[in-house]
Amino acid sequence: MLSWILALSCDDRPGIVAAVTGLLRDQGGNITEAQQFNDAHSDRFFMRVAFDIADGPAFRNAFTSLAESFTMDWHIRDADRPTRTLILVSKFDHCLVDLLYRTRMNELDIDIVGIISNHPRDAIRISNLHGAPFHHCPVTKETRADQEAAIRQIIDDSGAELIVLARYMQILSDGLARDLAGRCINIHHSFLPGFKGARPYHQAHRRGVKMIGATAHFVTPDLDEGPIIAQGVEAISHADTPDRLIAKGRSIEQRVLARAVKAYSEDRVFMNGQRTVVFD
Ligand SMILES: Nc1nc2c(c(=O)[nH]1)N[C@@H](CN(C=O)c1ccc(C(=O)N[C@@H](CCC(=O)O)C(=O)O)cc1)CN2
Repeated sequence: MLSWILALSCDDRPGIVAAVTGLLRDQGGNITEAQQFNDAHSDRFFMRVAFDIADGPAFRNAFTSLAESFTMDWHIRDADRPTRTLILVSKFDHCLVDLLYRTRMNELDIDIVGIISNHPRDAIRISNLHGAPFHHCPVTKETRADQEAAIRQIIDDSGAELIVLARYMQILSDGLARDLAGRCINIHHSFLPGFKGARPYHQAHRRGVKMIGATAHFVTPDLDEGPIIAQGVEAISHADTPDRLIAKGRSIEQRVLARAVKAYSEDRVFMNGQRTVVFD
């Protein structure tokens, strides 16, 4: 028996859970974990089922007609296959090094299929990328379209399923952001919706806040407006300079991004309009 994940969403109505679990039973499946949520606000139903079954592809075929009858958005994935992940980074490499380490320690079930930076390899002061190909994709306002074409080619060639902006400080065009909808996660170094845009720690210092934070969100054409997946905060004091806030912020960004990538790679994250559903 192999382990599989079924993730689905559809307009809510009676009988969805019974239909799904009934088919799993009829197909010889054994549920090992299940979560569901009905959002009364959007009237959308969300469900994640982990199950063991002898023939996953056969179940996928059998599930297709049921999914059509409920007009579901759904997918079934081999639970033991790591999520192919491409990481984009600019000058600050603390989130990249953290993702590499957590992956090496099997905390994250991802396969890092490439690293893209708009800065050259020697600007990334990480000696060991654990075999992940490095791609230098410099960009200026004049070359943004060509640079994004190169990024699209690397996404296609690497078979990346998830794109992570791990402190990548370039704004993706509306077209690229739209084409990566639901599979591109950014770590923003503030507790959104506060302090959007560049230099949020300086904004925080200027405002005199007593907490700072970080936000992992899906990337959309609207800067820092995408559906939020995970957030974290930490108390600060009047004595913290902007540089001290930047230093304190690094560990918050690392843990919040890792939490979002882990949840995504385990099919626990669902887009729900401008919001998300995230199953623990
Ligand atoms: N389409 C989107 N692209 C990106 C998003 C997003 O939400 N939607 N998030 C950013 C990350 N980010 C904050 O988290 C951010 C990055 C860059 C800037 C910015 O003003 N960049 C300037 C250039 C800065 C430089 O060259 O150092 C620019 O691109 O003109 C603001 C916020 C990643 N992309």
